[in-house]
Amino acid sequence: MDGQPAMDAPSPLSLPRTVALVGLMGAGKSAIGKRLAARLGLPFVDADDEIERAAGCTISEFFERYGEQEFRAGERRVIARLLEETPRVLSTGGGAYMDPETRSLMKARALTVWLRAELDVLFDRVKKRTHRPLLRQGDPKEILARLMQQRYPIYAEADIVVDSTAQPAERTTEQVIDALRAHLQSQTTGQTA
Ligand SMILES: Nc1ncnc2c1ncn2[C@@H]1O[C@H](COP(=O)(O)OP(=O)(O)O)[C@@H](O)[C@H]1O
Ligand SMILES: O=C(O)C1=C[C@@H](OP(=O)(O)O)[C@@H](O)[C@H](O)C1
Ligand SMILES: [Mg+2]
Repeated sequence: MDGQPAMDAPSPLSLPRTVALVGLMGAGKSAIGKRLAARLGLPFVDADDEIERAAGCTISEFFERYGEQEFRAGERRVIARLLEETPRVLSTGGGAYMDPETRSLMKARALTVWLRAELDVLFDRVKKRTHRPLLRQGDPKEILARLMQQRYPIYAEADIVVDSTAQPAERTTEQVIDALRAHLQSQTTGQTA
C-alpha cells in the first residue's frame, strides 16, 4: 500500500466553478484565498491585484484620482473577465459583492464563500495597514462596524459561510475546504448544506 492514500483520506475536491471569497476588509480573503488555491492545486487570483495591474496604480491612488464609483465600475469589469476563466480561487475586495451587477454575476458563475468575522478580529488585522482607502475616512473601527451593519445581510446571500476567527490561517483554510466538500456533496445528493 506504499504511496497509496489511506482508506479514509478525503478524495480531492473537483470544483465545477470558481470559488469566490467575499467578506469585509481583514476577513482574510486574500490570505486564505492564496492558501486555498495552493491546497486545491488551482490558480489563484486577487481581484484587487488585477485592478491595480489593469489601472497601473494602487487601489488608494485609484480612489484618489477617480473616486469609489469608478473603482466599482473597474472592479465589475475585472471580475466579469476573471469569471470567464477556468475554475480558480478568486479573492474579491470587500465591496465587490455589494455591487448588484457583480453580485449577480458571482452568483451565476461562482461558488461564493463568505468569510465572516467579528469586529475585533477584523480591526486587529487591519489596524496596522494603510492601503485601504475606506478605512482612512474616519475612525477605522467605527467604519468597520458601520460596514458590518450594511454588508453582512448581503454577504449572507453567499453559498457558504465560514467563520474567520483568531486562529491560524491554515485552520480556517481547512474549514473552507470542509465546507466546500459538504456543499458539493449536498448538491449531488439534493440536500441543503
Ligand atoms: N486566521 C487568519 N486568517 C486570515 N488572515 C489572517 C489570519 N491570521 C492573521 N491573518 C492576517 O490578517 C490579514 C488579513 O488580511 P487580508 O487577507 O488582506 O484580508 P482581506 O483580503 O479579506 O481584506 C493578513 O495580513 C493575514 O496574514
Ligand atoms: O471593502 C471595500 O470596499 C474595499 C476592500 C478592499 O479589499 P479587501 O477587502 O481585500 O481589503 C479594496 O477592494 C478596496 O480598498 C475597497
Ligand atoms: Mg484582500
